[in-house]
Amino acid sequence: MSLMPVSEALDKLLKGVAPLEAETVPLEAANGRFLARPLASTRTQPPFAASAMDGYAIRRSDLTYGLTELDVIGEAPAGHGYSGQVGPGQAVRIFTGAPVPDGADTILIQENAERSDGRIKVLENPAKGAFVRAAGLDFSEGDILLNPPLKLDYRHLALAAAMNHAVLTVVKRPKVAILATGDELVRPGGRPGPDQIIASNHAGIAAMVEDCGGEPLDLGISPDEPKELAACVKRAITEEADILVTLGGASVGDHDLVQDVLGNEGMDLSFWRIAMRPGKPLMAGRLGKTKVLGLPGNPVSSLVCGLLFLKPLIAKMLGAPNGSATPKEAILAEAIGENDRRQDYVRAMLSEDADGRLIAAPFPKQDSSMLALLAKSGGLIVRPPFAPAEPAGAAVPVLVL
Ligand SMILES: Nc1nc2c(c(=O)[nH]1)N[C@H]1C(S)=C(S)[C@@H](COP(=O)(O)OP(=O)(O)OC[C@H]3O[C@@H](n4cnc5c(N)ncnc54)[C@H](O)[C@@H]3O)O[C@H]1N2
Ligand code: MOO
Repeated sequence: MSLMPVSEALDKLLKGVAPLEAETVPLEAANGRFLARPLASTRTQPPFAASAMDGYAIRRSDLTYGLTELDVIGEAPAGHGYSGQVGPGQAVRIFTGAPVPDGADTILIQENAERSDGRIKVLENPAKGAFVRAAGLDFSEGDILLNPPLKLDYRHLALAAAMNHAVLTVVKRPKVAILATGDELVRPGGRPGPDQIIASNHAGIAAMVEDCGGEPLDLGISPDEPKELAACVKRAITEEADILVTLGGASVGDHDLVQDVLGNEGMDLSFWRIAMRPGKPLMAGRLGKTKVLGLPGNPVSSLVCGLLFLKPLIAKMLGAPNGSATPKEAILAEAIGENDRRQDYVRAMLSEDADGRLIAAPFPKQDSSMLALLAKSGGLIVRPPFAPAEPAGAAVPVLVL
């Protein structure tokens, strides 16, 4: 049986995938979304020369010419500039954020002034221009300050707000329909019969979809029954899912119906069966406009395939640069045997040694049903096909989880 290399399968999956269309959302709803277009400022910030301190707006030349006392002629709190002119020998009481009045060029902080009867005594001379923020110090109207590809975070949203944008144009979130299959499955919180288990893959894949900017759509659990499975698949199409993820039923057993049902619905199969462990029965195709990704049922296989294939697919639909994690170099804590033809993703405990180097200790048992082991794994050691045995101390690539 021929198995497709991981990199070839990923290339096939991503080929021709373009970013989804743009939509506008309120600023408050844009956290974590991907910016669709360059964003220019509608404002100059600060829009005027502003005081950076509480104190007095003065003419620095007055002090150069020997004055040590100035008349306080008015006040400028933030939001209310002083409308007059500061003349020789004069000062204006000013507060942080207020416009520096005409005629003044320097802020004397209040700690360095002694006030009495409408006058101030200068205790320490400031440098010329001290504590004045020039207009446009931060940015100017028309400046393009945010550019795609960009996942908007708190810093970008604060900046967009300062640029006076109340709505942002972002890439539509890929809608990912998630369908679990199997008579043995019961939803979390349900009451499993004696031969049943709790469906866990859905929760993990939905969280992964959200993490990388997609919108999960729960299609529930279909029994191993072609008609019911077909009805669920049809729902994904009606709901205009960008991606349909099926969980389980991808292998060769008599009750692994997913591929047949999808085929009957008109799926164009791209690939099936990959040279990887876990995740051999991974399948991909296209059903109309919907990309289909058939993840294997074993929980660790499902999640590892999600990480390696679903995340990059969502990233590409969002116009994000690269959804594939870059492996880091780690030192093997113990020897590891030679690999067979499947690229292996070995669950490992990660730690740091005294020199700050990453240390990877593979778990001795690697069954693809062992979720508890995955949950405590810090990373996956990537072992290419036919990799030779490696001694303790060898450097290996690790995908940090
Ligand atoms: N004769 C062969 N048998 C199997 C092969 C093979 O090549 N020849 N491949 C094995 C490999 S590798 C994998 S991986 C599994 C995957 O098979 P399926 O994708 O068809 O998955 P199922 O049979 O439906 O389930 C496998 C396993 O996972 C449990 N499961 C399924 N869905 C969920 C879920 N949503 N949450 C939690 N657990 C789930 C299911 O109960 C099974 O225990 O096939 C091997 N067999
Ligand atoms: O590929 Mo399966 O995922 O080895 O258990």
